[in-house]
Amino acid sequence: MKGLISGAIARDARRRPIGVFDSGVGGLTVLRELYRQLPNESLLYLADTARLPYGMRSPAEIVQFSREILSWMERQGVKMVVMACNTSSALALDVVRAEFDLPIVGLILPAARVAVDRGSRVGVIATPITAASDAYRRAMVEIDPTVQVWQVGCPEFVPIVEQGRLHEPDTRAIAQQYLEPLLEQSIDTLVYGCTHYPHLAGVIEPLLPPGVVTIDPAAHVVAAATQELELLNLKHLDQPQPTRFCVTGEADRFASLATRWLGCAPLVEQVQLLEAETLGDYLPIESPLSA
Ligand SMILES: N[C@@H](CCC(=O)O)C(=O)O
Repeated sequence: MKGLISGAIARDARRRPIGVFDSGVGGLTVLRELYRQLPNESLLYLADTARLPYGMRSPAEIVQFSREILSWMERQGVKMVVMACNTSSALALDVVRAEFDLPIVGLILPAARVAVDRGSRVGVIATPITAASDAYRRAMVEIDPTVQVWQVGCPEFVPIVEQGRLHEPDTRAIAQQYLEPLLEQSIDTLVYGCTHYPHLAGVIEPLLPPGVVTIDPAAHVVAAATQELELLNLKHLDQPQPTRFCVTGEADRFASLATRWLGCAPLVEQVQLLEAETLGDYLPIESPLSA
């Protein structure tokens, strides 16, 4: 009898969704890889659009946002959380891992492993706060002390992606300006250190000299998540539920932007991250992009 009950509990645990979060549409680059590598998993995607861009926040705010998101994910019954946001992975992963009883997978280490494997002069483009945290350089040097790493903060890229300005003429000039200090160092590898940036690959890649390899961490974070699911015996093997898309900002705005990358219009719910009783202490922070 006991065996039957624990078998049912394990089946139920495997059926639960994987929570995936980012500040906006950047995490869709990770979602796309989850569909490709883990087609049987049900997914819950949260975009904290009311508070983006994360890259201009303070480290303390990023930690607080991650805590709020993890608590909300826990209440939704997820079995694992994939941080589809480098900024949260760089600033908050260790804190939330210590505070929550959930497997949490971050982007930096899986991407750093691949970067040192592929190159010896590595450029990282990231949000200003991720670049300032030095998380990518520290992770790579720990694996291979001989690797050389240059990190550049690119404050304009997330607003460009979130406002759908990918093909405007100054986008190329802005990209060129961000890449210049890296190209001056003759990098052989470029890491997209923000999940929004692979959406700009069409602008960035033509600016790179031949031979420079680009690394999109999405494939590697999903490989790390797969390993963890297998280790914990949490991999789901039957049909998944449709993906649930949630945002903290305007649902319609996210839906129309996300359609471009998902190939169809998602059904998007607006959610409140905090429970009603804690809302009294909550000061919503306006996104500079919502004006
Ligand atoms: N997707 C982003 C967060 C971007 C932002 O809101 O600044 C990251 O990977 O860091």
